[in-house]
Amino acid sequence: MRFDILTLFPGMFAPLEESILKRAQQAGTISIGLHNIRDWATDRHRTADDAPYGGGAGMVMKAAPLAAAIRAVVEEAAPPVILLSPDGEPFTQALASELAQQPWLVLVCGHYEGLDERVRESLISREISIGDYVLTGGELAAMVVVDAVARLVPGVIDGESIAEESHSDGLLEYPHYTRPAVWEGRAVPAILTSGHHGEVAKWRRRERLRRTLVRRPDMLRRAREQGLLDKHDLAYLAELGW
Ligand SMILES: NC(=O)c1ccc(N[C@@H]2CC[C@@H](O)C2)nc1
Repeated sequence: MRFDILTLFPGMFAPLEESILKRAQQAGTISIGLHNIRDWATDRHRTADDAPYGGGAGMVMKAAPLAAAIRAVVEEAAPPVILLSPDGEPFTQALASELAQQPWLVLVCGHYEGLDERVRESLISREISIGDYVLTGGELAAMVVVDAVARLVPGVIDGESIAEESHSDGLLEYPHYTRPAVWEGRAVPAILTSGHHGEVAKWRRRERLRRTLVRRPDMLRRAREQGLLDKHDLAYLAELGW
């Protein structure tokens, strides 16, 4: 899977070179291209932003440099061109799964007060928000999207752990333990060292249900509506008083 990121601050993406995504890039499973929008600013001062028409505080990103950058990356193809923005559709695990089916994503990171509307209208195909808050730029949001999507690409991390993780199938995760068996007087639940794999799976499923009930009852209701809870789940939840 290919990601191309357009930004005024390519250096902000250095951490992706250190993360699990580094190995995936080396393995060729994913590729991340970084493009500095300012490289397409043609004037002597390489201006990528300007004062807003109508007055007001802050600066607006100019349409021409950004449009030239997008067109240079996209060329004749038509990959989704996604703007990270507080006005975008909410980014969720479901949306991450949807985007992970794409062979290529182009992510546009704005700065200042945002983009000139005319480049938004003509070249941005989708807007995504990682949450209802405003950041100084789209870069951190882009890193969140790249991380959450890339990890779903086959081969980036081991496929097993994706199956039962939080939000992937409507429930939160089960608790994790590793050595030592007792740590500061706290023992690992005996079932996990019993060797009964069927019982372990049942315990883990029940823990996911119980934790989702306690922490995110909204998710549990949605899981029920979506038919993600089987009769054993519902019987256990009834025992818990749900
Ligand atoms: N919640 C989010 O995903 C988000 C994304 C971008 C952002 N800020 C940039 C700066 C200018 C404009 O392009 C948008 N803030 C919040």
